[in-house]
Amino acid sequence: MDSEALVRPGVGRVESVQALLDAWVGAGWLRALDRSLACFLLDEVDGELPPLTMLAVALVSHQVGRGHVCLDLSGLVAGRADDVLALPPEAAGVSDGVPAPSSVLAGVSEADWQAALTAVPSVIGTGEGRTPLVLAANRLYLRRYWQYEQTIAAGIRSRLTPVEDLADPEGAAARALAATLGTLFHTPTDSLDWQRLACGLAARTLFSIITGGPGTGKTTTVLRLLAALQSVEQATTGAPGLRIRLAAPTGKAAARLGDSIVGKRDELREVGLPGGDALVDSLPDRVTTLHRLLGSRPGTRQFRHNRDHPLPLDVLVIDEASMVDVEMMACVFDALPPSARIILLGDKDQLASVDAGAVLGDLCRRADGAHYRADTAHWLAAVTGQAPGDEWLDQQGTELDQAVAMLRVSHRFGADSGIGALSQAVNGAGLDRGTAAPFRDGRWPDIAWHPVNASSIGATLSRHVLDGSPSLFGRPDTPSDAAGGYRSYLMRMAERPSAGDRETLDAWAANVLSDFDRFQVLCALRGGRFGVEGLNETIAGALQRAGLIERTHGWYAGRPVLVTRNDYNLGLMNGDIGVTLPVPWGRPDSPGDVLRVAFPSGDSPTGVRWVSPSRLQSVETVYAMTVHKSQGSEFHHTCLVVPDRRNPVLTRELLYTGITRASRWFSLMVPDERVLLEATGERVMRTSGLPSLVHD
Ligand SMILES: Nc1ncnc2c1ncn2[C@@H]1O[C@H](COP(=O)(O)OP(=O)(O)OP(=O)(O)O)[C@@H](O)[C@H]1O
Repeated sequence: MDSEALVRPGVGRVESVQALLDAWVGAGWLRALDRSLACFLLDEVDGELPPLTMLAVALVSHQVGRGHVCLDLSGLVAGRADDVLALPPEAAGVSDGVPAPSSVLAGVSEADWQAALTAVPSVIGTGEGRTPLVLAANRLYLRRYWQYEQTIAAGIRSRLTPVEDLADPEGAAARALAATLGTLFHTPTDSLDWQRLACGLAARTLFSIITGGPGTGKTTTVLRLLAALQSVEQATTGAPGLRIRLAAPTGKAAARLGDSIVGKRDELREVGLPGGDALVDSLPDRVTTLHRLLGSRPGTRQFRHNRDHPLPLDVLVIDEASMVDVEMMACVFDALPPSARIILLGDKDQLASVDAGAVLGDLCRRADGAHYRADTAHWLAAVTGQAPGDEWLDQQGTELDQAVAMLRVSHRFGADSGIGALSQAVNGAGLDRGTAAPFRDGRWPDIAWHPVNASSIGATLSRHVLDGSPSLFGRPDTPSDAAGGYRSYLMRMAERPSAGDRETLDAWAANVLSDFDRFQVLCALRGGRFGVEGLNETIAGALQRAGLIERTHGWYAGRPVLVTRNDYNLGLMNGDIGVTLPVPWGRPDSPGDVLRVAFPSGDSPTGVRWVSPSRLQSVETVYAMTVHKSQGSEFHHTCLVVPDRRNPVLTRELLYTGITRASRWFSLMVPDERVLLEATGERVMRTSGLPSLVHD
């Protein structure tokens, strides 16, 4: 089929599109779902759909399946269609006789698209209404996704006007804010403290974002911000009575924030805040998942909390916001009371959410340059004592720019940190052979670079996963087993205490879980030798040969598992990790050990909960996990296995996210250095209308 058949009237045109979609689905280029949607809409209008419109329906569905929120029509002209649609997909490759989109669409102009997409107003509308699709400028949406963006944009825009009580720097509320920030921060007047500035910015409007790389102090800052907000509340109402909730997209991320918050709350007690212990006590010490916060209802996309039944809170903080997809973010805004404040925390440079959208990235596109206006800068100087320099000022700055703070100093990775240097290099200009050399040649004490090939990866990884190859790291001050590996949690498992009471076993399991958390192999892909499946097999084999586990398949003592789907009955969330352990809880008729999976649990006083393997429906072995799944987690030692050939998922964001999961040691298995270097130049671009909706 050619473009003539798409845009010129003629017999059999729609049938040609159907044949084309059949061919694309048959070749594995599109999902059957994409074709079905187009055919369904064709039936709905009794076949009266222009062929180009029918094709567009299948393509927008395809794009949503790839994480885009909409189809950008301007990308389909000028021969760019193959790149924009990623067709043929690298995994499927070119198929004989299956035409590429660029050849099919060669003669189709933007005007042709516009004409076709406005021809059937019952199918494609331009805004509110009931049409299944929406055309906004040159973006085509499935209505659901258009609505998500509208809900988010409206929720943000309605919260960007500075809070009235704080507008006058001399007012009681602003003075209380200034006094608390003065107690919390002791910044020398000649240096700019981005954390202090972030507290001021985020207090000023009901919507704000605090973004920054690993260890830049996002959690530290938000806790201080919450203390400052409570002190303002106290100054205006007489009590620190704000109802504050902390949430994160996964159980793992929620648990991590929870651990961090508890220590930081105690630090605040030492500071001598104006409101004393009562003010610290008013800050939350528990973190929930977004699903639990909103009240998920099994079997439906709807939550218990929505605009008709809003969340009972005044302030909501969402950590790891880069993982939140456009649908979940829309549900959050839908359930937020109009007067409630929302603060997003996250690293804008990390991988976007698994499902469609890149909400945090979209909202932070201008964060590097700050773009604060003079009125913002004056207010900040008066209330926080921090005046952003001229390089951060821009009179054209948008309302949203005034609500975004970026923390720019890492307190975790100092100048001597290879992990910090590597993540910055990958995230900045990318790597070439020259700039990669210091990391490859062992000049950084916390980085080990293993050149491997298809035949040596098995042996190298098998050695590495036992103890983490401490001799390859050049840190003089670390004990020899510090780099860690999977041996340590399995040895701990083998040392089960003889006392069989529940408390002792829980404490033992908690130690096994925390040892398991120290080391993690990450990879980019699922299938193949360099993907989760192949690596899990290699690693399990190595552990079995070392006598650390008895079997490599089925359920066995020591098997670590990752939950891959939320299970509300069991209270387990996608991303939760447990370890299978032998416990002496056999029934009277068959005494002895049975296997139970121990999961970390914030709800249990011992921090552990046990689940029978037979109840776990959606789990997989997790010696290796994808970088996507590792978001929101952090490990002492992370080992990233790079695939041996290029793949669209291998991007700068993926590498950056993988590297920054490591807090002390990072090792890299590199089968082909060119693949790694090229990946640092590949960016994830997700099409969405959110930036223009919130910045205009
Ligand atoms: N201004 C500061 N001065 C010194 N140390 C700091 C400062 N801010 C934060 N830290 C320390 O840096 C470490 C990281 O801080 P924090 O956990 O707040 O960062 P984060 O950005 O939330 O980290 P993550 O990447 O884990 O999300 C902590 O040990 C914290 O105590």
